[in-house]
Amino acid sequence: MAIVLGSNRYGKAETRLVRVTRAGDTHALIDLNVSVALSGELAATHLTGDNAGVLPTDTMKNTVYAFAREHGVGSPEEFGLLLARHFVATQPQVTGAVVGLESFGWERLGPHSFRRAGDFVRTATVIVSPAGEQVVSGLKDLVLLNSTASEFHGYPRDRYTTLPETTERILSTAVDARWRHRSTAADWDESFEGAKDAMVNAFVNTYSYSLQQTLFSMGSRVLDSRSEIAEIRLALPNKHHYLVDLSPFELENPNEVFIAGDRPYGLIEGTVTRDDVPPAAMEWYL
Ligand SMILES: O=c1[nH]c(=O)c2[nH]c(=O)[nH]c2[nH]1
Repeated sequence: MAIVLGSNRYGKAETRLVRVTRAGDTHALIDLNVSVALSGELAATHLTGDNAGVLPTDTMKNTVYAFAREHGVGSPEEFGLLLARHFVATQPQVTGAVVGLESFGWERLGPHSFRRAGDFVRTATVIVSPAGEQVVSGLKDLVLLNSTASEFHGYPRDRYTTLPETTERILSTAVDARWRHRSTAADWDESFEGAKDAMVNAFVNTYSYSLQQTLFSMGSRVLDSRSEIAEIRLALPNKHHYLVDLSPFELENPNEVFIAGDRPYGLIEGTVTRDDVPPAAMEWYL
């Protein structure tokens, strides 16, 4: 029996970068959380402490800030590609780079004033590896709610089942979605807005018999309307809303007063894909 080093990577996680672009009196703001993970011929440092191939994570952080100044930032996908390609191109022992980005939105209040837009976080993951390059866009924490047009019934019952069947309930979720692009060139901002709008429209317009059905509807609407997207993965927590029993107070509750549940929550996860795209060349659900 031998003990061997398995897969490994390392990098600087969560470098927070704010970039102000000053075009005269009108400023623009980009606010990112950037994580870099490099892999390659990095066994020596683990086995003997030989750091000859270990570009310091401190350097990765510095590169993020220096690139923001030298190249500007643009979309998260573009900035991620720039960084990932740089590390693989300039460090011979590095064969793979994953750059994960979270982009926080700011709404304009004036030429140089902004208000943090708190409703969702845009994400991007760029992977450069021996198998090729992959761009994954996404969003998380987009909270949606339909106050009707949702039913849940027809499920199996066993001795532990207490859930009443319903033809009228609240359906709410916090969308966590990631989608794989066919290519590494796209109008990333336009593509993101289109994918987000498609998901939201599908949520609004689907009469739902299960959150699973809504998930497939959201995913297929994205693929229907965005030819540049190959595949989408969704994780949808079911943010349960429980009807409050007001009968002790001799009050009816015709679906008006709810407890917003916190945990536990149902978690519905699924991939919606096309039957004519090649499978991803590398794992991207990182
Ligand atoms: O849309 C739903 N899907 C489920 O799988 C499920 N399970 C559950 O208890 N409530 C719900 N709702």
